Amino acid sequence: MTPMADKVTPSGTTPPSGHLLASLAPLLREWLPRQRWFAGKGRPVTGFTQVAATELLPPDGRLGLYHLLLRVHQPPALGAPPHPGDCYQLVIGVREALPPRLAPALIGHVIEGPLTGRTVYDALYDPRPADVLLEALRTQARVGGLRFDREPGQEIREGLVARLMTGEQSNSSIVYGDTFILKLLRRVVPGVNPDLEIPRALAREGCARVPAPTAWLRAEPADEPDASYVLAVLQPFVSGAADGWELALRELAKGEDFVAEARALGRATAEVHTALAHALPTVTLGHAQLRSLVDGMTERLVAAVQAVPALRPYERGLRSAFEALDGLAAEGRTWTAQRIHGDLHLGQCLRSPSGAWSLIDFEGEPARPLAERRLPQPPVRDIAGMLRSFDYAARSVSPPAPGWADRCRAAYCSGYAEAAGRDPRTDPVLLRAYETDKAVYEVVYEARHRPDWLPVPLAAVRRLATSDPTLARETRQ
Ligand SMILES: Nc1ncnc2c1ncn2[C@@H]1O[C@H](COP(=O)(O)OP(=O)(O)O)[C@@H](O)[C@H]1O
Ligand SMILES: O=P(O)(O)O[C@H]1O[C@H](CO)[C@@H](O[C@H]2O[C@H](CO)[C@@H](O)[C@H](O)[C@H]2O)[C@H](O)[C@H]1O
Repeated sequence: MTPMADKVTPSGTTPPSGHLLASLAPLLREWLPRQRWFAGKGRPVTGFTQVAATELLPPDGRLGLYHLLLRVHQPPALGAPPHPGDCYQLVIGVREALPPRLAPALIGHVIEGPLTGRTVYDALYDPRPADVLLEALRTQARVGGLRFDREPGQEIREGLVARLMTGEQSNSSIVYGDTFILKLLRRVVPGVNPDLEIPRALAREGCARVPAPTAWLRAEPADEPDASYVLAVLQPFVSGAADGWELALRELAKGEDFVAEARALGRATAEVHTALAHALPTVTLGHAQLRSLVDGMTERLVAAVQAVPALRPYERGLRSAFEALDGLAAEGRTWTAQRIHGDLHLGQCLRSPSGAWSLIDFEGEPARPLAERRLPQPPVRDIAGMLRSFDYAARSVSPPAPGWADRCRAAYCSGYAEAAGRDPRTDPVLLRAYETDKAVYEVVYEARHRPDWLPVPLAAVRRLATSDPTLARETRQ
């Protein structure tokens, strides 16, 4: 294995506050907003505060390496309250010059401060720094405020070759030799992160539908004595897997149905929900709790209408979906809530070459506060996410495939009912409210990240704003 490992453990000095920033700030101001994972797009970056900086390799050799947690200051989004700024995780490489293979990783050439004359880059693109991270996890290193931990009894083999995954992601992932995948969270908040908490709980429960975490990285910054940030999770890589989104598009392109896979996905979702209901606490939602969920949906709708004015004509109709749910609760209906996936869609489902489905990415909707993402929720929220995803797939081909989404949605609900013993379509008011909440989220997400996709959730908004809840039964086979 790389000799870098020897260098990781004794290093970890904290550069004086502001030392690195003097060199990096002018470059990061330009570079950060161009990153797919940067959540504050569309608002200028006005400054930075260093939350933690850890030297992994000193910059005096061929390669220097820093781990940074940086709070990025920006004016608040339209209608949002003032905010101290999001905290981002960066792993910064420092070289005299960047070899051509690392050109896509370039952050810039430093012209100020202590690193003047050096080239800085996103080190996750570089296999050598990626080795440093894996070796630190393997050896359970303590580096400054960084804590590299491994699940007891889990081994990490040496000599695995690292490659950064390319593609649309909210975070950044490195694959090691087709054996492990390390997901580095980009926007981080202190507290228990469901992307580690839930897969660990499922592993303890013996649920094989979710890859079990092998190791993870946390930060306990010296300046924030009570704060612990989950920064990265290492888990087994499902080699040769295709995600549900790719598979669905492939079948659509061939003019084929996706009904059998949709049914299998429904079963997989139900198995994960059943295991989670055993592994972590459940609660009963009466009118007061339901009211607070409905209030949350309504507040998100109001904020979404402000952020995306194209929603305004539908606001009244969308609200009616939430009011109908509140009405049922007022009549005395109760629901069981439990921990769920929180952002389930076809891209979060992996099919192994043997045909088995796994669910990944339990972080929840990245834009929601952590405390909210960890609350027990009605499991129908995940189901609504998947139903939306079949609709997305069918609308992403031209011309849209008539009936394709409806057949998948029905098969998914049937598969879920077979494994869970309850059919989500028997509660159409709840399902419509959650589908509406999801479609509103998607409108904001697309407006911020992929404006060309906005018509897809807007089409659902039009349908949901005008549909009678009982029509949700149309998805029944
Ligand atoms: N255990 C795994 N095995 C194989 N591929 C994986 C695994 N976990 C994630 N991936 C791949 O990495 C991609 C991004 O992972 P994900 O957890 O969804 O990150 P993000 O939150 O950044 O979107 C997935 O779409 C999938 O292609
Ligand atoms: O991948 P993430 O977990 O970060 O989720 C975010 O990005 C998703 C898109 O990549 C987004 O999902 C939406 O688009 C999908 C097709 O690309 C579709 O299958 C989903 O149904 C739709 O919600 C997701 O909402 C967002 O949180």
